Amino acid sequence: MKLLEAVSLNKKYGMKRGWFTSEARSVQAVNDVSFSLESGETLGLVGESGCGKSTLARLLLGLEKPSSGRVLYRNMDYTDWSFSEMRQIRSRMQMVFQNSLASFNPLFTVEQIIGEPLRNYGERKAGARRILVADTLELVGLEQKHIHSYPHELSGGQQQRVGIARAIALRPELIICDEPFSSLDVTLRKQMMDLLQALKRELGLSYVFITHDLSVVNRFCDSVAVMVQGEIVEKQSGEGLMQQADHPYTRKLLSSIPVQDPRLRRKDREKEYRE
Ligand SMILES: Nc1ncnc2c1ncn2[C@@H]1O[C@H](COP(=O)(O)OP(=O)(O)OP(=O)(O)O)[C@@H](O)[C@H]1O
Repeated sequence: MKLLEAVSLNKKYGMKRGWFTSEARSVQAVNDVSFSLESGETLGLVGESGCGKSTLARLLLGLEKPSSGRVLYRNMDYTDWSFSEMRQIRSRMQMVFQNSLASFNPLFTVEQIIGEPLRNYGERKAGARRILVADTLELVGLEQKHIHSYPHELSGGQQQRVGIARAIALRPELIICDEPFSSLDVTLRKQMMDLLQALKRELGLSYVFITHDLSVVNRFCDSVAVMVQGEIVEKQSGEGLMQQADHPYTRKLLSSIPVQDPRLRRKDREKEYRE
């Protein structure tokens, strides 16, 4: 079953004349992007800074309208839906941000942050909300004592866990993660990826996982799409990409992944020297 579909999506931003530019310009942030995501699938979207990943995420979430093209959720075309019409699917489609702390209300406790989407989408009884928040906290591996903490009192890893908890509070079907762990160190990043995998199994989630780091996605994603200047230039399985990347940009990305095994590292250096 197709959960999400993008059909020939385009997004062009007009840039007005400024102090340092004499002509009005436009930027084609997303260029003829098409893909579909099956229920239960994890799609990685990889590309360097400025290639249009976050713009594509905003189009998929209905936070911005495309210049042309369509977006469909379970075959429902929501491209032209208003903000209030989007409520029908917003509870099923949630987002985890790169910097969760910046997306939290600093005056809210963890309980209020995780409880906010529940309150907005219909769980009016405070008691029932408290139980759901406690369950969700446990699912993301946070202790119950953190329920009354404020975001600034938590570590970076704990803040990202609260961000994930907020995203899963409504038990959505799809989560769009925009560089969710790029500010964390390698060990924490690994723990978070494991957490997302466990949640996928437990809650039957699907993910669109946006990153600039190809090494993050090759084990985690069922398929990986590589974006260059707004366009998807290559899409295949994570493993397929590691073995046989077709596009030169993907090969460049792959060559920048550090090789752990020293024998393979030496082989790589020898190959580079011969070339
Ligand atoms: N609101 C906007 N108005 C004008 N141009 C924009 C706007 N949002 C994004 N852009 C431009 O669109 C292009 C793609 O930006 P986007 O933020 O989607 O890239 P990205 O791949 O997510 O980058 P990063 O990884 O650095 O966040 C960039 O050239 C950016 O300057």
